[in-house]
Amino acid sequence: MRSGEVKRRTNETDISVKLGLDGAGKAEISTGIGFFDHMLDLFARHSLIDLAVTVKGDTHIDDHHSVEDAGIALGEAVRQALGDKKGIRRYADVHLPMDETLTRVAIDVSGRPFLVFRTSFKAEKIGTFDTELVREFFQAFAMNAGITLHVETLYGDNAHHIAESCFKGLARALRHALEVDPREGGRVPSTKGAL
Ligand SMILES: O=P(O)(O)OC[C@@H](O)[C@@H](O)c1cnc[nH]1
Repeated sequence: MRSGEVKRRTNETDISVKLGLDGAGKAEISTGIGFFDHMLDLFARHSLIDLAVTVKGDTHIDDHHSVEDAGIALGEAVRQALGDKKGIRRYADVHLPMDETLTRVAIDVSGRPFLVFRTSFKAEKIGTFDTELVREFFQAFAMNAGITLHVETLYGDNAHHIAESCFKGLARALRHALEVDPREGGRVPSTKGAL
């Protein structure tokens, strides 16, 4: 099992992430933020990554540090679990429908972190969750996982559906991009021989 474990402690957050890339999507999530727990739960389920995440953060201020730092730690754990990336599929893309919403997610496990995020929300909050934190999570995750990540919501209205389509789309694209492809024969999927 390709696994990763990251512990991140600052003056703002205390985070533990443990994951297995070749799992069944088992999730043990506790961030202190209800909607974010829901997003990480479905991220695990749809990526088939076994995921345990605990976040203790300074939510008396707001949820920003908790969500961003969770993205940093999760990205770091994925990069750790990937190791030399030998045999992986590398590229994947998905159109993820959720009711009236359609979001496209495309991934390149490139080692060159980059985020294109073309999703906007009419609502500022989903429950108590600030919708602007979806982008913060994706930015932190992409930068620390070392992936090129493109997210665009082609159309949608409901903020819950839009956010959920982004997290599910990331999960489904990762599931495919990180899978070991037997046709790669254990090689690094790059003509330069390294990623
Ligand atoms: O995996 P499903 O799409 O069947 O469940 C959606 C689920 O996340 C539920 O919380 C939801 C339904 N509409 C918005 N959210």
